[in-house]
Amino acid sequence: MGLTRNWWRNSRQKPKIFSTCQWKKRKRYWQTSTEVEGFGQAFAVSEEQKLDWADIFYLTTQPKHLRKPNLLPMLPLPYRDTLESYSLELQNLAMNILDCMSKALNIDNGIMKAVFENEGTQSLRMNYYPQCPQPDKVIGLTPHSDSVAVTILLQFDETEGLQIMKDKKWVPVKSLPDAFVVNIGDIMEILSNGMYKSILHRAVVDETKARISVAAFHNPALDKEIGPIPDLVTPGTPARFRSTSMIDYMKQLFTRVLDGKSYLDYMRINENATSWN
Ligand SMILES: O=C(O)CCC(=O)C(=O)O
Ligand SMILES: [Fe+2]
Repeated sequence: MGLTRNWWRNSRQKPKIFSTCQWKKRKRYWQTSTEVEGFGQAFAVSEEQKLDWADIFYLTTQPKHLRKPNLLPMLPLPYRDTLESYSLELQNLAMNILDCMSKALNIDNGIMKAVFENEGTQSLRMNYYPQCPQPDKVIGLTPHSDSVAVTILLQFDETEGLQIMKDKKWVPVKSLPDAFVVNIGDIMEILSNGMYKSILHRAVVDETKARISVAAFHNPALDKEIGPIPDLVTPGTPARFRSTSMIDYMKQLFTRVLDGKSYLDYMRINENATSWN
């Protein structure tokens, strides 16, 4: 993917929003008490909460009419154009990934298309983890699963930080040049009725080196209902999750602190309480 290679290699295109010389300009993109988009902290919902050792810049990129007028449209050039093309390329890549998943799930690919195409949403989160003199005393990003369907993650440089939970252990994910990490999120676990499992992950920080990552989150269109795809619900594989509207799902999400896979558990049907005849 040519674009990504160039974007990656050209350090001038690194998310400038984080460089200290831009500190004053950041203020114009700041999050507010009612707005999660912009520059600030991930999932900060209370004054008492312990914050992660990271700054983030979070913004909706697709569809265009959902963009906040003070964010992407106001970013300086050429950064704005780069983000624009990056967003489109990743949207296409996400559709290809969803196509492959449909094949693996043995369902008609029109089903995923109907849920994600046209008004499917994409948001980008740029994460900046400064170096920390005592890295084991802090966490870069709290253990969580992404609430979305599919995340395509770009890691800058070779500084490692991403870890996934595998066999009850944290396993580092190598940062490979010119490679993405694709994370399955909670919505994919719901849509696939548990066939795909969302991955619990976290980010740790380094003692001497800062690290930047860019997560592109892909979700169904906001007017869609999410729940297990009917073709995947059978007498042998009853629905494992409740259905809800995308709007309600998102509303609930941003009132919660980030806490492992707790939101998915909230969506889960209590299997013992359900009888399937
Ligand atoms: O920085 C990373 O590698 C992880 C980022 C992440 O998990 C997220 O933005 O949801
Ligand atoms: Fe994540």
